[in-house]
Amino acid sequence: MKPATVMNEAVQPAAHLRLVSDRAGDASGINLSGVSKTYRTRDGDVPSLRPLDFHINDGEFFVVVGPSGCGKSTLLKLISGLLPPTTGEILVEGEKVTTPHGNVGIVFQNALLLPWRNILNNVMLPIDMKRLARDKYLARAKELLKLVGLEGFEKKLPWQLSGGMQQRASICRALVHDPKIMLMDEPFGALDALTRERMNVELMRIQRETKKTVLLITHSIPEAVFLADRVLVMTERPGAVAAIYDVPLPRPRSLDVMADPVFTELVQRIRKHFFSQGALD
Ligand SMILES: Nc1ncnc2c1ncn2[C@@H]1O[C@H](COP(=O)(O)OP(=O)(O)OP(=O)(O)O)[C@@H](O)[C@H]1O
Repeated sequence: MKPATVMNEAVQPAAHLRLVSDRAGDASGINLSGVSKTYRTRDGDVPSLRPLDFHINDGEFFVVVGPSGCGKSTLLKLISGLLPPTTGEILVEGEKVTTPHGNVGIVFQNALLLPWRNILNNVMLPIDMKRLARDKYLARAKELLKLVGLEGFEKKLPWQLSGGMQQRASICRALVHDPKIMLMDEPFGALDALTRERMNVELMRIQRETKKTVLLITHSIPEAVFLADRVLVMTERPGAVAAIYDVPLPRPRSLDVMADPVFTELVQRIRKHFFSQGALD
């Protein structure tokens, strides 16, 4: 087992905020080896990610934080197969990612629900697009809506729901085809602070109940520490792994955990990575 990369010696974590090792070679979860990305544009090359090597365990809640433009969304697009890497290899559940695949569900910052489809039919969208048997998935869609507290809203149109409710529906849409992995790009960035906290608690519950592997991107360090089993801190563009922190806080977690000294110390520790790069959240 090799230690995670630490780019910045000045921010070595304290002993109990240990860097945890990768589990490269494990066929379950997500494995990246030597994965980099350079966008080729008419104005020249834009190196966005330096070679990345890390492993996300099956069932893990893995959160990525990093400065704006460091390549976080690019990383997510590579893992989902929407973009090819320039170098390296990504394995999802032991399978090399070469094209968009059914192993992931994606949640974006905005719910992106289709305004003319009711909530149930928005959740069913991936099933319709993949031309899967509707009747096989309808019960699951309703079950998911119940899980996120949207029972009774199936026939409503998106505009009849609050932003937080719409985002919950988009989480159901990402889960309806039962992917092993949920990729979330700033999923609550557009919500007010109180709703965002509630959604974080809710998301942890959903992850516990569905046992999904989650890779979530956020600009908020407290949100990252609150949610994660491990937090990956990225450097400025082209993004590299600055450090990976274990979050040794027991689960289930409530918002009270934010007053725990382990929580505050870890937030401070991670924030130090960004002191020289400007504010992050
Ligand atoms: N299609 C593209 N063509 C050229 N450059 C791109 C393209 N997409 C992204 N980039 C560049 O790659 C870098 C990383 O972009 P990316 O969106 O992955 O960063 P990010 O960390 O998600 O940013 P933010 O936190 O602001 O959302 C940026 O400099 C961006 O301008």
